[in-house]
Amino acid sequence: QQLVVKNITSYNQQLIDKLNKPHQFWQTQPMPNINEMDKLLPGPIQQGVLAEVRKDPLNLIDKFEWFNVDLRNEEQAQQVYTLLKENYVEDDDNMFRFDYSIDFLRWALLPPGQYSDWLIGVRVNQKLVGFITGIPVTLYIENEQNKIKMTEINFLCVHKKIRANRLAPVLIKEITRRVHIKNMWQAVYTAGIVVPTPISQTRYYHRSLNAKKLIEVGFSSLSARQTISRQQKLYKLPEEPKTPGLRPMKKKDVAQVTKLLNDYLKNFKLYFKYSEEEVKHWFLPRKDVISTYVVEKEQGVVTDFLSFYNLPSQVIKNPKHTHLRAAYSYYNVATQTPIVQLMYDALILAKNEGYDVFNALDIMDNDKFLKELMFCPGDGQLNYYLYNWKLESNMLKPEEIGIVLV
Ligand SMILES: CNCCCN(C)c1ncc(F)c(N2CC(C(=O)NCc3cnc4ccccn34)C2)n1
Repeated sequence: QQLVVKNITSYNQQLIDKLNKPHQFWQTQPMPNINEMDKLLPGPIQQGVLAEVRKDPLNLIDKFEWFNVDLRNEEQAQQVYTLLKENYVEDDDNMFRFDYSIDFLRWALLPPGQYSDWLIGVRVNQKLVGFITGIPVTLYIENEQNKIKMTEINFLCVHKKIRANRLAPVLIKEITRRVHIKNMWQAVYTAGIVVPTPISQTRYYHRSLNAKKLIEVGFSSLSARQTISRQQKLYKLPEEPKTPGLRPMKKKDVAQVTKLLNDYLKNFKLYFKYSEEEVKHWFLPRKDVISTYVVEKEQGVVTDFLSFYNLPSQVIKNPKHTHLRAAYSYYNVATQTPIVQLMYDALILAKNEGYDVFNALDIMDNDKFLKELMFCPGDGQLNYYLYNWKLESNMLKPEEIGIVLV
């Protein structure tokens, strides 16, 4: 009886704290907040001092221990996969949960130049209960001059059974410390939730590829006048892509794809510059992870390319389906082929690869094809964040964003 009362009291107290001081942790971080927005000068909010960075890991509560995850090790990769599969991001109605595969995680988290202590796990009795990751990136912010080496943060996850232990802020502080030790002072990340303070608020759009399944899993719903067969006709696609010379990317295309990509991305206010090594890693096709197709004209000239990544969602409770197969638009560069035609071919290719839905954010030039190709706006908002950096402009429009985080 006593214990129950104690737990309810502490839980209620946490709710009261949340209401009184929302984002308690984020108010302590170098992020622009609404009222001081105009006082801050563009650039770093806090100047980092390398000599002052704590050399040892932050303290953890009893029985919890830090653990550098080696994703190349099958057993450790399995532990990360299972933690995310069971405890990572869900939609608001808890109908779907991301099911990132091991091959996908190795693609996303083992890029060129990765640091072995930036894949951070927390274990209790050898069981993984917490995770957070960083990868090194060079981000261009608002112009060619602001070329900042920083970290891209992702996969923050705490096991459902040990939430409200304030472990997430400790994971964030620890990876911040390990980034500071490398003399890097900024970070970029995205999240479906709003915490202080987004630099851009983007929206997901969805293009149905398998209307019947989307209705069966509850991703789409039928209004009174709609029927499944009418939906299937509406979203029907040709068997084969239209663009002549469209084919899967190969190693020999790396130099041309690198040029096309870097020239395209400099149009935006937030973008990465890719070496050929990085293009090999991020764009060469990997089965069930990343698909990239190039348009090759005469004499082997590549004029366009499209790419999408595979991120299935577990359908949490459904008698008929265990997974929703979703393709997510990655980077698409159209210099000769009309962007609408290139993306129409992307839909056909994704449908033929077995996807149920094709997702895209309203970033880059995506709004040029979203409506025409019958994408529908989703309920999912994706917020972009920059840690310890004040922009010249308070917010960026989605079409000014040139980076996709998986
Ligand atoms: C760096 N990491 C950010 C990317 C993680 N990504 C892909 C993500 N972050 C927040 C979202 F809001 C979101 N959405 C895709 C849209 C969608 O499909 N919504 C229905 C749905 C199906 N499955 C799931 C699983 C979780 C959440 C919503 N789900 C909304 N995607």
